[in-house]
Amino acid sequence: MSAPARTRSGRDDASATPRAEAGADAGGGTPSALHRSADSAWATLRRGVALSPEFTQGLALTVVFALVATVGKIVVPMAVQQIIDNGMLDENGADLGFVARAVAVSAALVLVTAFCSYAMNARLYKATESGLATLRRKAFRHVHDLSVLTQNSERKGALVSRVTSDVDQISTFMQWGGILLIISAGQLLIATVLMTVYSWQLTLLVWVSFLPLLFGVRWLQKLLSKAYLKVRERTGEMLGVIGETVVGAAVIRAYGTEERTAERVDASVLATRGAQVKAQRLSMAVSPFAEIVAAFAYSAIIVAGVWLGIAGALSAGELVAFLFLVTLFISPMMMATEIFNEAQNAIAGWRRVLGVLDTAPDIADPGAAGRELPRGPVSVGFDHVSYAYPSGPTVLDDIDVEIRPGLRVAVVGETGSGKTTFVKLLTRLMDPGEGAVLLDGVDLREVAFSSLRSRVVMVPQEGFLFDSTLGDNIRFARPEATDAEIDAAVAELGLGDWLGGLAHGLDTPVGQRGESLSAGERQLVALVRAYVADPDLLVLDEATSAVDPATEVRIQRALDRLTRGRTSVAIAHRLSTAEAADEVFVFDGGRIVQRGSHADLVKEPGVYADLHSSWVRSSA
Ligand SMILES: Nc1ncnc2c1ncn2[C@@H]1O[C@H](COP(=O)(O)OP(=O)(O)OP(=O)(O)O)[C@@H](O)[C@H]1O
Repeated sequence: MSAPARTRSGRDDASATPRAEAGADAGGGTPSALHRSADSAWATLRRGVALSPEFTQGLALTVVFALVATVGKIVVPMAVQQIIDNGMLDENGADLGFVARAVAVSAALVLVTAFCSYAMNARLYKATESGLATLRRKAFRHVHDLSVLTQNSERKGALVSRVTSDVDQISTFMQWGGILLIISAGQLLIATVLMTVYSWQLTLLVWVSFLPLLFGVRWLQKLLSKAYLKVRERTGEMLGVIGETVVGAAVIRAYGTEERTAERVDASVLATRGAQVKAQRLSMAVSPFAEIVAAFAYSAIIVAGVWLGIAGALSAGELVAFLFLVTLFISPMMMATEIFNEAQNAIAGWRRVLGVLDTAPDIADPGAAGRELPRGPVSVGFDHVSYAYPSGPTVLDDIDVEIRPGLRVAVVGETGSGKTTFVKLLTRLMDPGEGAVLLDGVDLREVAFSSLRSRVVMVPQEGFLFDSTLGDNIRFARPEATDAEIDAAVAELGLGDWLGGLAHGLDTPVGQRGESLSAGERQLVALVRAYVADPDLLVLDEATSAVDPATEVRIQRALDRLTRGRTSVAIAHRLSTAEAADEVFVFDGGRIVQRGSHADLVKEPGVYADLHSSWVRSSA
């Protein structure tokens, strides 16, 4: 029977893992908030398999095919023995009819074996891929359910790798390792039984000769596993360095550090090459080592077999068949250690995927019990709200404010004063440690997500644009919006001249992350998108990037129309936004230290007056 067609070299698992390592190695040092599964290997395997029922669906029939295919392997040695002893060397002379019949029966059995082998592989791949797809979907959805805080605690690459390369690690084992374990055990057993039927003395010799091979290969595998761990680390470092270099290309060019950067990349590439060469060299040693041991064992068996033959204890056919069976005996021996390694890899992969699934989302949708808020102008309340990031100091301290429906509020303050934290709590990206955030008097924690997301829209500083057209990006807020509706929204925001000036209008491709557009244009798209979503509460984190005066005017006009008739809270970085607001909240050290209209605040000495004078200075 042929083993499932999958490469089993160390290179395979080494190339699957660097993506995981790359994510884990690159970037800063925030500790992960994701759960670490501490289950035993067996419990992990059981839970992992149970997560995707497809793995075990129809497994019984697959095992039957596998066993038939395995038993079929003894057809050829037995046929050879029968043909030599009863067809060629029969005491009544050669019996060609017997040979023909034996060949025909063997051919038929080999065909059945081949079919079973094919059926086993096909079923195994289908079951495995279906199981892995389910696992990926479950893990991916769960990643989306996790709070932004949890997601941010894990480097993005590492989080992605939990859904991609960690699942790949499982796939290698599931596609051949698990079933091969059964097949190998069966093959070892069948070969041993049949060999014993032919000659128990030679069978004993086989076991004694090959046991050292088993231990030797195990020892080599341990060395290999260390060598490939190094390869994964080096590759991870290399990907980290290269990734950073590509992302930071503009800064590298600006400071003219191309040479130094190239040296860093070269060093990591060479380190990876060194580790790969070392590991491959070791990997290449396994096979010659096994061949040498096998050659010695074969010689011993042939000498002992001939000796037994002369003594009349073994026929010529039995000796030849025995040698075939020895080949059948060696392959499971060689594979046992590899299967063991793959099982370890799969368990490590499952642990990481289970770690994601075991992490409970700390911002939970109240679901069916959640309250639906009726549409219309909304009031906002912060009822003695305090907040501290995990294992950090208090960053919002007893915030107690009311925002009337339809009011435009500008939030201002020095960097680090708590403005972003305030709006994150307002949009329920996080829940307060103390107190409650209220919408129309209802605690946000009691509002159904569907209602919350339709009533509250947040426009971040850099609204993410997908690599598609302008129209598709605007429609992201409401997929059913027609081109005519989008055109109308653009016109209502006073942006018709801008859209009209684009050669392809709504069909303009925006490029990756919207990089084919200018920073100002990206902001305009984000504003139209928010307008199309038509929220009752608009939360804005004003972009800080400088734009040309014409775009500035457009943004201001669009903002004015977008916020008209809605409650809005904007983190203001521009004087004009603060001036246009009905009320300004001034943050300092996690507290609201001043509030009132721009006209009033600018007159009283304090944080706002200082901020105002610095705005005036910078725009002068
Ligand atoms: N994810 C986080 N984990 C830990 N501490 C955080 C996190 N985000 C913000 N902080 C801390 O909370 C405090 C308030 O940060 P916040 O982002 O709310 O300030 P901000 O006023 O919006 O600043 P900026 O104007 O620079 O955006 C800061 O001291 C900051 O270091």
